[in-house]
Amino acid sequence: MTTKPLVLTDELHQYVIAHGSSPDPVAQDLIEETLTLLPEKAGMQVAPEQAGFLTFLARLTGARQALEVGTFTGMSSLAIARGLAPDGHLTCLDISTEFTSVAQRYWARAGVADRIDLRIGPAAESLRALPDEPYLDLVFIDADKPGYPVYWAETVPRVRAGGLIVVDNVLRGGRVLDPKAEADQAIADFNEEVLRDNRVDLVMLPVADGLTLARKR
Ligand SMILES: C[S@@+](CC[C@H](N)C(=O)[O-])C[C@H]1O[C@@H](n2cnc3c(N)ncnc32)[C@H](O)[C@@H]1O
Repeated sequence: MTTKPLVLTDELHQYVIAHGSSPDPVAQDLIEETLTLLPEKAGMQVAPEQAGFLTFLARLTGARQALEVGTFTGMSSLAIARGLAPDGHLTCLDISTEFTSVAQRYWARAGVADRIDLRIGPAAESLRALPDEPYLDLVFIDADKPGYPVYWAETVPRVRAGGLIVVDNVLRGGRVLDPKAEADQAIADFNEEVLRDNRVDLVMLPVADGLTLARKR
């Protein structure tokens, strides 16, 4: 019995994707177009197994009201939108019209555009403009790393009891162990802060670059 995660070789990673998270043709085209249009930024996109996991979580929680902080070209939002209840709604926050114009095309192609509301601007401001009540079922945080504490602070009170917050890149490629860059230090500090937050129960999972799942008490 092994007690720590396997090191994922490329071959094993492909096996994981093939056995539960294979992108459909729309998501596959989105992966390829992002790589072609934005080769240096394509690594920001969630991995296929994370996309599969987000769809699964949206279904598992029966999410009707979801929020994403950091949309980029739309991989994670597409995944969340596809897992929403039929009358579900996803609010997407991003600062870039360039990136999200790609997302909008793929939402339309996947037939989920009518359930997504995109708000362009600094996420902290967009968050403060959201209803001031605990109405959210599912939140995915994946924008600029120094912004995470503010996104957390603005999000937690807006999540209903039993609702879920999913936070990406909490391992920073392992650099949280010895953070030198500002973004790595920000995440290391964030991880300590949320661990002490008694409004949530949480678990950190070594999925892709690390995911924290927090359930509001
Ligand atoms: C890691 S990417 C998101 C990837 C996306 N979840 C996906 O799966 O494709 C981070 C995104 O955060 C956005 N961003 C950066 N700073 C921001 C800010 N202050 N407010 C809102 N969005 C911001 C960037 O434009 C970028 O699209």
